[in-house]
Amino acid sequence: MDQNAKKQAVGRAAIKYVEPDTIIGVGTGSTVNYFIDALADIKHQIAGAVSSSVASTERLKALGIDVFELNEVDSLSIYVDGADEVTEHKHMIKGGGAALTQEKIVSAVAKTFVCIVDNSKEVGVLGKFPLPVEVIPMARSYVARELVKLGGDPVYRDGVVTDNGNVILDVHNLEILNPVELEKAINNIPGVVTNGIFALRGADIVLVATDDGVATR
Ligand SMILES: O=C(CO)[C@H](O)[C@H](O)COP(=O)(O)O
Repeated sequence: MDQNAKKQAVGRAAIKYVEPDTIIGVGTGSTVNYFIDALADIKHQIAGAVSSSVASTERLKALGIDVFELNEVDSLSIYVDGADEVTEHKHMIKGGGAALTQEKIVSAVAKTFVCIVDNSKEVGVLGKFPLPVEVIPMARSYVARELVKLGGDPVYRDGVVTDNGNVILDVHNLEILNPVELEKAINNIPGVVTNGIFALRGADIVLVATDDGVATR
């Protein structure tokens, strides 16, 4: 099975976690796009969605699904999103699509985080995928120097402006042995908006598409 077929399979598999008559959180990326497409088939059974990006909002609306602002809702039953890397502890690196800040906020509100990936994303230790860090533009050079002190090699993602008007530094060559501590340490650098380690609040359920079908971790 090729990677796109796996993404489609796992996107569809997440539908069974959607609770009727609730508002659900929706992430960003090519895997989630398959989830959104499958969601369209049951759109009359849900109360609507909160999205983590302009791109997902547009896709949801185009399929006739109501999209709410996060400030309009008190709770989300689930949050469904992809990841760039995920470990057996359900810690993740996210933000390949530059939507990490909204993803962290929307997932924090949800009762259950369902992570959907193909098996190429499963790793023993996080860090091979460059860690995205969203930074206030004026703090870019300072934050980069601080990230070097933490052992990484930050690279400015040229030409990318996040939905919040900020920039992204992708931190290479990190071996993230303690994701919770590194997530906190990077978030403590003035000028950092969010970093792409999702360990303080990891996933609750990880669905992994393999050649043999979709496994639940
Ligand atoms: O964190 C993300 C976007 O910010 C995505 O979930 C992550 O990059 C995975 O994307 P894809 O499903 O396209 O492989």
